[in-house]
Amino acid sequence: MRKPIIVGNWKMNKNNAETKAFFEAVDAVAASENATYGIGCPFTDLRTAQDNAKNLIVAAENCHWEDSGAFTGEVSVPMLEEIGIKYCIIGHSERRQMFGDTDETVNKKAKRLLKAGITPILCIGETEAQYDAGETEKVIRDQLTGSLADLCAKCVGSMVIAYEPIWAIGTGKSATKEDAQKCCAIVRDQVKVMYGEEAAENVRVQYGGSVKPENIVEYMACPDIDGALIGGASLKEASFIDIIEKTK
Ligand SMILES: O=C[C@H](O)COP(=O)(O)O
Repeated sequence: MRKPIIVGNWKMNKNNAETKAFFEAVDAVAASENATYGIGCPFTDLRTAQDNAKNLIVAAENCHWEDSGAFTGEVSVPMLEEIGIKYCIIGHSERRQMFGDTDETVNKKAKRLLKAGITPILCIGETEAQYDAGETEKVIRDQLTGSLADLCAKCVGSMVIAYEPIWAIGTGKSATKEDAQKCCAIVRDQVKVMYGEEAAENVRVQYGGSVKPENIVEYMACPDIDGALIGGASLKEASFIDIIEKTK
């Protein structure tokens, strides 16, 4: 039985004072036996978030695969481990499109995180042009083939995979629940093809792209959607609380 997981992704938003205020307002509401709630935040906010989180899980938004060295501006997995981080978003489309992340580097990040016992939240999803060209399934399968290469089945079963169609991110143009379900089922099937039935049964698949209080319930009712990765609607305390209360 998969436990739902709903994670906010703040991207490059919020300072320390705002992080503290958010966690003070939201953390108690996030206490739940039935689902896991969390926030992905900028590196500079991670410690403040950890210090103010009893119920919310805290996720980094990226990491490097090497442990240390001449990688200006990067943060390693041992650095995240040291402050108790248990989840890390990797391969977000904004990183793939603007900062050169590829399936190959995302795969290296996944390997290093899993070695440290940190759960990767692996993001994949097609562009609008690929959607229009009917290439969505191929893109999903190809990205997973590269990003999940050479891992162990148990590791993959422990991961979270966020299917985020790029055309739905920050646009208000969310996927229909039928399309989101279909694509999350493809994600699960590709995990089955690569790592077998048990990994596919255990891996948690999120939908992301203009998720908000008004549509979260319909996504969560879909059999292959185990949660959501939420950008804009995770920035305001009231809307994230609303999402938690509708899914607890
Ligand atoms: O990681 C989150 C996604 O990029 C979705 O962002 P959004 O909810 O603002 O569309």
